[in-house]
Amino acid sequence: MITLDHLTKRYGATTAVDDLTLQIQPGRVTGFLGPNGAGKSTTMRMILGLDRPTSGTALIDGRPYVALRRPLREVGALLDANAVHPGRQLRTHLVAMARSNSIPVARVDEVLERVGLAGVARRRAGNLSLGMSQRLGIAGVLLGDPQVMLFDEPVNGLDPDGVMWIRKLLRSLAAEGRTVLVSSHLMSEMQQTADHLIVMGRGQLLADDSMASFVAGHGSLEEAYFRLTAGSVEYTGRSEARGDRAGTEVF
Ligand SMILES: Nc1ncnc2c1ncn2[C@@H]1O[C@H](COP(=O)(O)OP(=O)(O)OP(=O)(O)O)[C@@H](O)[C@H]1O
Repeated sequence: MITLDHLTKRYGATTAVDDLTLQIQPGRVTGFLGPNGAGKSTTMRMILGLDRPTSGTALIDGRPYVALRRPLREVGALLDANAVHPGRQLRTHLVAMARSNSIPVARVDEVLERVGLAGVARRRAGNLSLGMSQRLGIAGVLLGDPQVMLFDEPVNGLDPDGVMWIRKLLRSLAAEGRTVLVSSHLMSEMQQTADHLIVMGRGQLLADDSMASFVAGHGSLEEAYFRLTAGSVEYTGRSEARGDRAGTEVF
């Protein structure tokens, strides 16, 4: 379980995450939604100890990330699929990750198989398609067999087969009792994947609700989402849109 308690992050005058208090429960896929700049990535980065909260706490099964001795065994994360040295072979990259967390090297071949990259294990990371890079990132998430998993836009660049594959993977990981948090801007995909939703807008919590309850009374998740976030969109292509917050950019 992930527990956020009054979690806040400010960058100068920008409040990226504003007093977020919630729990992300195991055993279900929790979709993490919000317009560009809503604070989703910043929240994930604080959960993973990559950003320090201005105030409040983010705990993984009761402990901050920095207190985890072998973090890959407790929490896996896919934040940026391209954050791998381009000259490294896939297998070498995963072996280094495994060694750093006392994970048996045999596990590397298991996860390469599971994500469909066993046949290209010796290829260099710089020579991968975006979809293959996403799969490599997912292999890294699975490597330590953690109970908590975070995925930031995992379907980016995946073809339709890949999209369906990740939908099934996320659902099976949740069915195994894991905590699965996944951000995406693809509403129809999210509607088919997530059981529960957390929606942010301008750093604040807008909704923490089951998919069924969130969508009830609307035609679709997309419709319910647009209705909720209409006042929270920071970046828009419509010239008549107006920002009502200092520092808001409109173009
Ligand atoms: N390192 C930083 N320095 C200054 N401002 C930042 C930094 N990181 C994020 N921000 C600001 O914090 C706010 C939240 O950004 P964040 O990337 O968390 O949003 P997001 O919901 O993940 O957006 P997206 O959907 O576009 O990925 C934005 O206004 C962003 O410009």
